[in-house]
Amino acid sequence: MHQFEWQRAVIKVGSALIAPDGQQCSARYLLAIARFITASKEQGKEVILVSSGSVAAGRSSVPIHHPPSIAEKQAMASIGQMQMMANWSRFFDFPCAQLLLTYDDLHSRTRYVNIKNTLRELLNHQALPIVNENDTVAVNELKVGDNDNLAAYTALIAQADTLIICSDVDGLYDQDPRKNPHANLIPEVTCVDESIFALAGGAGTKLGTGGMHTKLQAAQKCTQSGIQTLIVNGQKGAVFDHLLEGKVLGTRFTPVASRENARRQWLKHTLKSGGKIVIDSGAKTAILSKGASLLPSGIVDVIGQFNSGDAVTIEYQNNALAKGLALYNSSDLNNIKGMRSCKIESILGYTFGEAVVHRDDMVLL
Ligand SMILES: Nc1ncnc2c1ncn2[C@@H]1O[C@H](COP(=O)(O)OP(=O)(O)O)[C@@H](O)[C@H]1O
Ligand SMILES: N[C@@H](CCC(=O)OP(=O)(O)O)C(=O)O
Repeated sequence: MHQFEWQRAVIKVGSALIAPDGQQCSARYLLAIARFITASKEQGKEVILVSSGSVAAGRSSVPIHHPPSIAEKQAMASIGQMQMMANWSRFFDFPCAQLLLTYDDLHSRTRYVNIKNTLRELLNHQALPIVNENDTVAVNELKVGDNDNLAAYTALIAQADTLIICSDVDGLYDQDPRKNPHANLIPEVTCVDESIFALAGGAGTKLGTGGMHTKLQAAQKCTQSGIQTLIVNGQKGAVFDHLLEGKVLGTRFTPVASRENARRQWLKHTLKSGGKIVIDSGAKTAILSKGASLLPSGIVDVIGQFNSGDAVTIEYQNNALAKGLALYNSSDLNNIKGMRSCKIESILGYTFGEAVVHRDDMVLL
């Protein structure tokens, strides 16, 4: 069996674990997951939770005898979200932070940058970010629609190395195990292709959304970006004891590219540069020799018009040295170029911290 190693994980917990039988929130399955999160954090690892269950948890507070309308589901979600957060919070001594996201938020550059910065800051402060879809504002085409894909997007934004999907089934089987009791568990998948998608059926219960299909979509997105993905049974405490010992009881999807390489390729080749930042020799040394972020004090000139979150080329004397994601738009950068970082807030009225291009978002050319 492969030794399971990780440093920053997104853990996705499905509705059937939060509110088993659709009956309010329960600690039944969450205790083992919470213990795993606490033990992992004590080992210096970083965890982001993506928790479903707001609709399932709020269901009993909106009693109806017909299939719920969208508005009724949204009412359930807004009641259940509070209960779900309170349910998680009581397991931890560190703060829990709520992030409610929609598809729009993930695809708007400025919001994407804000989500990323917030996650980074929460992890720096030892808090546990708990993400869910903002069900009350998003319908149909505005939604990610399922938390498996939302968890994959979160893993990409957070630059996690691992996605752990906790469901009510032991992993990926060669057929839906609810329909065929002779189905076999697949312990390892090296490529999520059509033949793997062909094995997936829909949700197992009326609480779940997407079933195995959306879990495979999540695994495909992540493994292509170098993020290993696990599907495990969150109803079995032993799964988490084994994970702490580096053993996976479930299905492991191995990355098809190294994380570094996938990100480098994406930054270097996929993202079009929106402009240029010209730097001085001090900044050049800091970036090339010290692995530093780019600070405003090292900027001599800003060329072109770009938004916060756009890719930019970092140049020294007409040589492109690096490419990275700008935290500030070009007009704000023009106002803070050459300044010390402590001046950013007083000049712009806001700050994302001392860097203008963070080292994590930079690739040397
Ligand atoms: N090939 C398969 N292997 C495992 N489970 C499958 C497969 N096809 C469909 N499923 C179903 O997917 C369900 C898990 O998805 P879902 O109900 O959406 O749960 P969750 O709330 O954890 O997201 C399982 O209970 C199982 O019935
Ligand atoms: N955002 C929804 C969850 C949607 C969803 O994907 O649920 P699940 O398949 O149980 O992970 C909720 O909180 O009820």
